[in-house]
Amino acid sequence: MSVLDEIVAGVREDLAAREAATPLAEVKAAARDARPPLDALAALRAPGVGVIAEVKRQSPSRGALADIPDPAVLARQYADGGARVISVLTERRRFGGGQADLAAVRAAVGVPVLCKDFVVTSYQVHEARAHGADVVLLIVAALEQNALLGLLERVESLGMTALVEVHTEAEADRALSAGAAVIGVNARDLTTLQVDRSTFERIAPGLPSEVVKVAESGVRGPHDLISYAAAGADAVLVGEGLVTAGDARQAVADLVTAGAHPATPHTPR
Ligand SMILES: O=C(O)c1ccccc1NCC(=O)[C@H](O)[C@H](O)COP(=O)(O)O
Repeated sequence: MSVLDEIVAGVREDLAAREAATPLAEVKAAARDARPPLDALAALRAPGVGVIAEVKRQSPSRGALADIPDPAVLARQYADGGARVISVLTERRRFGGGQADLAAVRAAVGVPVLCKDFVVTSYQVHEARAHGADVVLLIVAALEQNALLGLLERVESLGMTALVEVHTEAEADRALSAGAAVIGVNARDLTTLQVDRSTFERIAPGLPSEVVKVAESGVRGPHDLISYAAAGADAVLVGEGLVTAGDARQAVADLVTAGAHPATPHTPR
């Protein structure tokens, strides 16, 4: 069983328990009552290379990364540093997150918030909205095409933005044919968990200019953002490099500064 399959199996088990405790109708009602979503697409389309800063406690590849007793505190530091979007890893078993983290971050900051999870059912989309998400991650490798289409439509019907994650050219084609407006190329191979930043350089040039391109994983400092910018990134998604920084606000601010004037400007394709 691949790491992704293992994670998704755990997510489905956890989901069954949550669905038993809180029926879909209740979650839908909470989603309807939640504060309207913020326009993440506009935030990501602003000039310069945006920073999506991630609340990440642990991961399958690295184990424990950071003790984050209050994700709201960290999220405020990210927002103060100039993050355009805050990503919250809500998967419980392998990443140590939860929907409560999402709600805490949503209440603490005024920038869009991304629910970063392994979303396989529309229940999770409503749940993310109910907890204040403005953006929802959809991982192409975890979804059949019909499921991807259905979930993308559901995310957009609730006024949110989908960040559609790909690892290969074939997955990028599937994301485009589903109508994704924001595509994340994740440099972390889901089989080996190795990070290869050249994955973005390989896939991004094949994406249309109007698609927002997010480079995910492997940013350890401004130099990595600058390389991704040169390869056409509109935004970078950064977890480990920020949660392990001594000063999270400053670490984000350094990336934001690099993203405002990347040394090698990227030309639209
Ligand atoms: O981080 C992992 O080990 C991981 C393993 C399996 C699936 C997903 C995984 N990470 C999720 C992410 O996409 C990253 O948290 C995100 O891109 C930030 O990456 P990084 O800056 O390298 O922490």
